[in-house]
Amino acid sequence: MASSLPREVKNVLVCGGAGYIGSHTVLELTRQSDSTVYILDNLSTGYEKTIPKSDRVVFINGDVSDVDFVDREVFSKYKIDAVMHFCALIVVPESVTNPLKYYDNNVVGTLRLLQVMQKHEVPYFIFSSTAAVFGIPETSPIDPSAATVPINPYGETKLVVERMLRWCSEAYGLKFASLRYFNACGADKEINIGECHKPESHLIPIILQVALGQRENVQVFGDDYNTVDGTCVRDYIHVTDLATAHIRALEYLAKGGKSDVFNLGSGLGYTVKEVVDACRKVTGHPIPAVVSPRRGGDPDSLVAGSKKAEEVLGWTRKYDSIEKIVETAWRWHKNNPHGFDHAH
Ligand SMILES: NC(=O)c1ccc[n+]([C@@H]2O[C@H](COP(=O)([O-])OP(=O)(O)OC[C@H]3O[C@@H](n4cnc5c(N)ncnc54)[C@H](O)[C@@H]3O)[C@@H](O)[C@H]2O)c1
Ligand SMILES: O=c1ccn([C@@H]2O[C@H](COP(=O)(O)OP(=O)(O)O[C@H]3O[C@H](CO)[C@H](O)[C@H](O)[C@H]3O)[C@@H](O)[C@H]2O)c(=O)[nH]1
Repeated sequence: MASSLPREVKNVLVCGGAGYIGSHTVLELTRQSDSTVYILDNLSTGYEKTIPKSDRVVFINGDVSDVDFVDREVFSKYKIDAVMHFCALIVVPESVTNPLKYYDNNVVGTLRLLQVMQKHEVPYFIFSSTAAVFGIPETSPIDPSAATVPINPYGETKLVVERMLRWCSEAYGLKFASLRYFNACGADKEINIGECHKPESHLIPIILQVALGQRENVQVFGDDYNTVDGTCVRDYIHVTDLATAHIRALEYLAKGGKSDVFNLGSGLGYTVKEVVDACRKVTGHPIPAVVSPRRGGDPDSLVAGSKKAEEVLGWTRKYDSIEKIVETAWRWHKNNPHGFDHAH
């Protein structure tokens, strides 16, 4: 298909491109652009099986924080025009018990990557940020300009990078977009890639594991929140729509747009119980749910105000209902009940 990216963006480096959101973005880059895609990933939580077999996709197995390796094997070898950076450790409770591990990978790793990029004068950087930068928000939907007060080290590491990017932009002219995803979910509707975190902590895959007979029930963490049915409200956004937002953001920067932060969500909030119901409908399985104590650090409600991304980036979503999103996730989980372990 004709590229939506300006012609000068020939080579895009996707760091963390073997992970869940990164692999879907690699796929969309092969579909929606003519660029060559370089993937840098240490496979710590990603899977080589996600990487498309294509002349336009090159995989480099390595760590973003290994400056010499990244300089030699990536930026000196290929003329990279833009970087999309998905690498991170993402388990919130682990970040609370081991914050230095998170600062090391998420902050120091990104700093090292930016240093090599600066040396090679790479102009564009798209960063995977998160709704966790907001902590417990005071407004809903959350505007990107809302106060950022993270309540765990994971969110804090992402905010540190967002701030670092602002200063790099002022000092070195780096053009960046920080994309704050809300709850990423779903799977590509055609290709055999999907969500496979180990251990899995995310709601939708856990519910679908019940439908697969791998768990007896889903625990609903708390039903005394200040929401319609007492369970937490989240904004579930399809991973392919997130992937497309990265391409829109790069297009925007390459056409002269100014560095900025954007929220990416659907603008719709669903309670945990509503998500369980949607999964029951899609799978036809009764999916027993057991109310359990609250999980630490869960805000009542997180719903994205994504107008800015729509208006400034021209971002549109293909998936507008939780059922449609769950259908894509269910297709992946049914075909790959053990994730990538036995996937072809
Ligand atoms: N999954 C969500 O709901 C969600 C929500 C908001 C933000 N995010 C952010 O999106 C990004 C991707 O998340 P995901 O769910 O795809 O996670 P993931 O674990 O599937 O992907 C991360 C990828 O980065 C790689 N990686 C990690 N550290 C690395 C390093 N030092 N060097 C090289 N490769 C490294 C991993 O091997 C993996 O392939 C993360 O930055 C995360 O913080 C995710
Ligand atoms: O077994 C479970 C798992 C989750 N939940 C609930 O379901 C909701 C969604 O939980 P997830 O763990 O799927 O997602 P989070 O909202 O906690 O976090 C996700 O979105 C955040 C941004 O909002 C961060 O970026 C984070 O990395 C990403 O995992 C929460 O209310 C959680 O308490 C349950 O009730 N039972």
